[in-house]
Amino acid sequence: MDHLLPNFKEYLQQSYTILQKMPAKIKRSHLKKDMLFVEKERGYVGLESIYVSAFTNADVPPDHIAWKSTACVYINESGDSIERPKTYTEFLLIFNQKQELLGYIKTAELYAASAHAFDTLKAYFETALDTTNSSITAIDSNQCTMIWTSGAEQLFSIKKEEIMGKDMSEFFPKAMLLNLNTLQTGEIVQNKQHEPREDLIVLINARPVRFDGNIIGAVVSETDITRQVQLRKELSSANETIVHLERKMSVIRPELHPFHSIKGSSPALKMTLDRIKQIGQVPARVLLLGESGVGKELFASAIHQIRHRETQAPFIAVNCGAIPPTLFESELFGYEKGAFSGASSQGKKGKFELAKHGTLFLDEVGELPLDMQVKLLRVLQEGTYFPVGGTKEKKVDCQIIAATNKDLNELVRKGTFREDLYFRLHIISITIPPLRERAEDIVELSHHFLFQFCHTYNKSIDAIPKSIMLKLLDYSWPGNVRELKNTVERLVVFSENDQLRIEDIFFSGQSSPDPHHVDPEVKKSPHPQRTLSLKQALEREEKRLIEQTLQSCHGKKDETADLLCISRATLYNKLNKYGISE
Ligand SMILES: Nc1ncnc2c1ncn2[C@@H]1O[C@H](COP(=O)(O)OP(=O)(O)OP(=O)(O)O)[C@@H](O)[C@H]1O
Repeated sequence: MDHLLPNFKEYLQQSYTILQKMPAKIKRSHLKKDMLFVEKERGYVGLESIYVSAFTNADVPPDHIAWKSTACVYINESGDSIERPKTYTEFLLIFNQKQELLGYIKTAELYAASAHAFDTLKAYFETALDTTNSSITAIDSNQCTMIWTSGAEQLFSIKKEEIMGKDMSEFFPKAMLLNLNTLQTGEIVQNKQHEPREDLIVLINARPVRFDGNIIGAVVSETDITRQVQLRKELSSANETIVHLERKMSVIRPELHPFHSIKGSSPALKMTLDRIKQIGQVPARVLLLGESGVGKELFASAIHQIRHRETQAPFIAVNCGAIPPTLFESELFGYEKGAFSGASSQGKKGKFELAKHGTLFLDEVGELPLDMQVKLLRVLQEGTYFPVGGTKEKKVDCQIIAATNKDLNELVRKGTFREDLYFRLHIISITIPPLRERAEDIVELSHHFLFQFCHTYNKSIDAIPKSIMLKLLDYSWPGNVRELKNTVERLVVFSENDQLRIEDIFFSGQSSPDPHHVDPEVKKSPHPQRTLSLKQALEREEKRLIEQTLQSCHGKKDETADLLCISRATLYNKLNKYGISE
């Protein structure tokens, strides 16, 4: 404000010097508390102004004073209190916050100065509005247009002179007028993405104009971000190409990127990666230990990539806990044609065969039932096996990396894991540290997943708000990186207007903060994540919303599209897609 009113401020400052000429008695002694009229919040920063009428030979009638006083004191030139004289000049006295008199202003001069200050401010205000490319519009309490910038003229192709002073709802459907809603509800809108036309995407901010405790209008600014959205799409497709090329590259030259998918730079992770690099140099059998979700499969794949840098050798992962006992042998060793009823007539290669010249990754090895442990042990000892129904012995020609989140020592002690198999697998072991022991990685990992899921769900979220990041950093992550990944995915899916929302964070062991976010059918399922994908859940919600809105609009498509802030064409597409009858 100070900067916008340079002349007025200067004027006020000049007025202080006049103080010397004031009658001495006007200072403090005449200004009893009940006579003072303190004008606060008039915009004189740091000053309180006190009005008093003082006698001189003057010409300003009392009715025309700038600010009405509740009490006046009339004094003569000597500063003595007198009855109201016929003519007098009015002054506004200026005090600082310590109630020390600083100066005075003749109210007549103040008029001119205020008008000048107002014009100055108006000139700045109008220039500022015309300088921005955004559209800025405002309505008063009667919905009449008060502000319509050149940005608005361009965006909506309506000239200022056509719309100024007119009811804005004559020009736009009411449902599309965000300022009307803000005028009525006082709602503040921040960075909301909106698509008023098929070819136009804008970012909207809206605020009510408050004065004397009432809402007297609303201001809306709209920035055309169509180009940015287009660029983001182009960037996203460029990223896709990069990811694709990276993948190709890692096949052709795996040694260039063995760790590219392992994110994080904590000392604990670096130490683990250093050990992985060492192990990658030798073909020894490896046992990866660590809690569930720490990334054991990623590390196994990195070891494989280092070891097979020159070739495109296969990396075959087997989840030992998920193979039904009856299929264990046929899955691992394969079978010959006609080996058993129901078997493919062609026969089938087992995982050992598929991993030939590469790596067989035995995940969850601690879950293997004892009888299968015996079969696995025999293969590891002898280095050969027979496919089911086959008579020709096959040689194990792959490297083995096993992993478990169980304490194998403890299982051996309990007798549920064979000691001899344990020693066969446990040549070299590495323990991947849990995420809580490398909290430094949370920031990098969460941004990595944010980027990944924005790409998957076509969202444009640049950052994780500080409040959310603090929550992520504060949590102990029993489900490790997998849980963090799921948490970020959830935040991205339920983000609104490309903003992550703190209320969408919920950690394992907590129930969802908002029951609407979890589909009841998903809740019923013992494996919720497998029953309904997030995409399906979102589509279901979209369908429900369209049906509901259509019903409340008595089937009127125009109104429905307006209420949902989508075009009629988009609405028809969606009605078609979801088979909603019209
Ligand atoms: N450092 C990391 N950088 C990027 N992604 C990671 C990292 N660590 C783990 N992940 C991701 O977290 C998820 C879980 O990892 P992974 O399946 O390798 O864990 P795990 O230790 O094998 O778990 P389990 O013991 O339950 O099989 C995967 O989606 C993986 O890509």
